[in-house]
Amino acid sequence: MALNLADVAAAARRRLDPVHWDFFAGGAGDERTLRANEAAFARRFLLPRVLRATGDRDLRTSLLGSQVSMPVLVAPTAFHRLAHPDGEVATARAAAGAGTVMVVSMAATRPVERIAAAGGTLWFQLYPHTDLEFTTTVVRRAVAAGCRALVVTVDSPVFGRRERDLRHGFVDLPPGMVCENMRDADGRVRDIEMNARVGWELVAVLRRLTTVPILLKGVLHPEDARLAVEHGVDGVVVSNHGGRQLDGVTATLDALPAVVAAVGGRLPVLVDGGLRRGVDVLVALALGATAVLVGRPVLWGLAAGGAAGVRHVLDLLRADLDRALALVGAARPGDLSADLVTVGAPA
Ligand SMILES: Cc1cc2nc3c(=O)[nH]c(=O)nc-3n(C[C@H](O)[C@H](O)[C@H](O)COP(=O)(O)O)c2cc1C
Ligand SMILES: O=C(O)C(=O)c1ccccc1
Repeated sequence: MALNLADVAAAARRRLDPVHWDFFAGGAGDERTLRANEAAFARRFLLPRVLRATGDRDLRTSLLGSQVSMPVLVAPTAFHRLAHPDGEVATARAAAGAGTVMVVSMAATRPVERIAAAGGTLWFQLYPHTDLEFTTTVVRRAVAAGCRALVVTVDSPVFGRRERDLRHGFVDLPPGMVCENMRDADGRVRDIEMNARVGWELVAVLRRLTTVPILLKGVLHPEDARLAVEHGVDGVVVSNHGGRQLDGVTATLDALPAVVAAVGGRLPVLVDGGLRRGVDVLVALALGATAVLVGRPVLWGLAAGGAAGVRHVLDLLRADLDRALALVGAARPGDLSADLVTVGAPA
């Protein structure tokens, strides 16, 4: 049995086609940012409080109208059928069982209606396409299927350069797999488009399309966090796309405090990138995140054991976070504060 997420990753690696392992595991350029995300957590140490009589911990969190059993969500990741034949349906079943939100990628390989049939709370991730009519079709479909928020990825005006994929010549899904939610009004499957022409007017455009909460994913600069508040978005996700877009971008944990300060409590601030332990979740929450998302660990669980594998990953993180909370003297995520975190040399 896998004792931690590194064990799950090792099991996934044994099962996956090396080309697909590299697609999931890899990052842009020299992968400095990919490594920096995890390294940033390794530099943080804790200064626990004692005799806090926490009793049983309560990990429940409310996020933009969605209730979660813990502040750990499933990040949107492409192509789950490369990891397991059930694809996103298995991931959704696990997220539902664990009582958390799955953010369905626009590049999902199962139809959002079938993913929704798994029963849990879904949010939908959107790459803002230049074709507004197409964007409208996709958003309406996702919301009709039951998705409760829109997570708009804003760190991808162009595709990052992923050299592992270039070396393998991995460019497209195998025959029989498509991005099922990329169908236009005529039923044709469109390609995912990266849009370098879109600006802040996007927020108002999306607001007119839907009433569900809108989050911007990929905010790192505090000035953009301020602009996000000004434009009336409902939440931001501090993310560098798991180091897959611009190599050399700061670790997300290092960007988090300034974004939290800029937002000043006006919106929930989520963060993803490099979280592999409950303590990592605790550190992110202590530095001001409302919740975190995990990307690759979910894919490793899916490859290693389908829905049960993903569930195991989420359960490991929950147990680990619960224990860490008790050991720093916090009864609930809201009791955490930045004074519990110090910076030191990585162990
Ligand atoms: C294989 C893979 C595919 C991804 N696909 C998407 C995507 O379709 N849309 C998106 O907004 N982010 C995508 N991401 C980024 C994740 O949402 C998330 O930001 C990142 O994986 C978090 O870092 P972690 O993997 O270290 O947890 C992808 C990441 C990976 C690893
Ligand atoms: O966003 C990604 O990281 C990603 O890998 C991807 C791949 C194909 C389509 C959309 C996203």
